Amino acid sequence: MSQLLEVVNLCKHYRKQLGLFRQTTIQALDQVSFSLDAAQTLAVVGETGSGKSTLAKVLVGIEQPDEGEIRLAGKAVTLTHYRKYNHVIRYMFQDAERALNPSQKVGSMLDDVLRFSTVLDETQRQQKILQSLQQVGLMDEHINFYPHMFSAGQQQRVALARALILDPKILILDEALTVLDPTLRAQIVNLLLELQQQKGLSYLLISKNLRLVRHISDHCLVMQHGQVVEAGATEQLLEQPHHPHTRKLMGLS
Ligand SMILES: Nc1ncnc2c1ncn2[C@@H]1O[C@H](COP(=O)(O)OP(=O)(O)OP(=O)(O)O)[C@@H](O)[C@H]1O
Repeated sequence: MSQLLEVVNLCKHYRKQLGLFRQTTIQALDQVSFSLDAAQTLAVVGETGSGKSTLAKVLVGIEQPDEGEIRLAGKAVTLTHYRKYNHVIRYMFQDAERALNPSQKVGSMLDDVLRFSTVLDETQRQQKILQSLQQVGLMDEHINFYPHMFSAGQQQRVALARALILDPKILILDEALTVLDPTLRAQIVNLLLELQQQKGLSYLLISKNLRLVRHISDHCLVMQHGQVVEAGATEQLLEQPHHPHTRKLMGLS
């Protein structure tokens, strides 16, 4: 049986201007391969600039890869059917406060997602919006709130509702929990784990917080200079790190 997500030899480079006439090439992703099963969490760790966010952007279609293949349930995906595939993989951004439009009420924000990506009528969309708010522990009346009326933890819940409203199979959490204090982070982590159990969601967790990685991920990829330098079951990888870069991230060298 095929895995939910398979990534094969993904490559992505950027050109960076050096002064007026010189350019350099940055290989942000270099032959990256991995797979992710349903209801599993894969952590991606690595120092700044190792390619983690580029990987996330390529997976959700914000950036296009130079080479390689992304397969969902065995089928190769291309950006030409992005609308169809943006239901399956959703991205939760680093900073919920900045990711939410300050001048738009939550209900209208969620409605935009549904209007862009589904054929639901107004009543169905309204129902779906209320359902999404409830599933992240928010109330019906929050539909009329602006982002600044929420606490940091509630803003994270709104961002989560927006990410989940299309019933994705995979959610990418790109340092999404970093800005929260430990108590709020624990609440959101518990909510994510509950949702994973209830809905069989898979997470791709991009994080520098190795305690969090150990707590919630099943498998782990370690990236350096766009390459996967070590991969394996999280517990084992963090117990017995082999690659010098993994050891450095763990503060062991
Ligand atoms: N739009 C871009 N144009 C040029 N270079 C880019 C662009 N986006 C990323 N890069 C470069 O690609 C490399 C990988 O960046 P990326 O943001 O994926 O790393 P990261 O591991 O997510 O870092 P961080 O932990 O700081 O978020 C870096 O060298 C970065 O400078």
